[in-house]
Amino acid sequence: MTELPRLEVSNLTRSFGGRVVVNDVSLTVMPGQVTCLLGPSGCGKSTTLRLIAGVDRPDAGEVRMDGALMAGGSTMVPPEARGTGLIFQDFALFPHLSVSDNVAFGLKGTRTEKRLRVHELLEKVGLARYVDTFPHELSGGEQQRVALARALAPRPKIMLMDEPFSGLDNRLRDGIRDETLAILKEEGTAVLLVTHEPEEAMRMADEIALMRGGRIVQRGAPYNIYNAPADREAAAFFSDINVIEGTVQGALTQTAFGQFLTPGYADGAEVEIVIRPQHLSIDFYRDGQAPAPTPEHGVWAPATVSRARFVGTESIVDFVMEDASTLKATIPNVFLPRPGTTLWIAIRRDRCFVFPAGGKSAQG
Ligand SMILES: Nc1ncnc2c1ncn2[C@@H]1O[C@H](COP(=O)(O)OP(=O)(O)OP(=O)(O)O)[C@@H](O)[C@H]1O
Repeated sequence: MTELPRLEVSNLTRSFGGRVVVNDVSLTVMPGQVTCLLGPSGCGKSTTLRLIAGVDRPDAGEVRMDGALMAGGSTMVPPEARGTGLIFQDFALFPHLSVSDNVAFGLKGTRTEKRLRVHELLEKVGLARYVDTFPHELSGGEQQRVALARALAPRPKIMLMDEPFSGLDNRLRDGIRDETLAILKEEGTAVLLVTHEPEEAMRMADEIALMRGGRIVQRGAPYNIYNAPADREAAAFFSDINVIEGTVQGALTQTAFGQFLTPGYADGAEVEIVIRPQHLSIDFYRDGQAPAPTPEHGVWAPATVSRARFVGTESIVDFVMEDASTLKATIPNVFLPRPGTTLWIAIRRDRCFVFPAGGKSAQG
């Protein structure tokens, strides 16, 4: 028997004042899975989350949890009856309640049952000694953990999280992110996490749903989204990119790095060959003799260094090509050639993405 998605969102749409903010959004989250809704500010992530939580009503589309309709048509199950936990950026703890009362807030059952569950959760988040403490006496990281304990206390089937870590400083964030993920996995909760940070999504997600302008433009495992982006913007969302422009002739595109196969494009079509800076290779310019072309790298092209910087674990080197176009390479460790130096560069053929000029995917 195939497992039902814990959360299934189909064709969700919501407009404000005639502007479509969430446009035909579909996604699923399986039990125990973390899906990240990733996209730039204003793309409609929070609105999508609010529609799923039930604090806002969709204009069209459906929200199902374990197959049961929560929103759609004339159905609108209220938020408290949906079995979802919510964690937002401002943890919104009740300031006048102690840590244990905050965690116990949404719990049903006898006093003893509640006390046991609160204790269990505070143990889990490492805050058992703070039962009688008030939120303002805790650090930001500790408050976030109380918020997590509170959201987990009623055993929600689905946890909806909106930028839950962005209020924390960098030092704290990685640790709390990993702890939170471990606890959610242990509880088997399905998680939908909203973030605008690709690194956070790559770190947390089993699946990423990449959102732009109210639409999901791509869904997949982090590795697949990174290595097979749907279009130029999707590629650029995860790292700097280089764009080499060309024109198709006879299903081939001529570049400084040799010919590229560009089947499926008509003669005269403008294409963009996109490559991430870490997939450029560099060789020294021994007497102007180019390294031999290889199937992996194609043809090497001469390039002049315009700038080189060391940024911690890698160096970023900017190049100007013979046709005055520019490229950027990242090299592990310290590599700081002087501006004006000529080097050979090549691009990893298997790491190039070809898109039609203008940013749309070949299929789209
Ligand atoms: N209740 C509302 N009334 C009118 N416009 C709204 C309402 N809620 C959201 N919007 C608009 O919808 C768009 C998407 O907002 P939303 O908060 O969903 O984006 P987001 O991707 O979560 O962005 P951010 O990461 O900045 O929170 C924004 O332009 C916002 O101004």
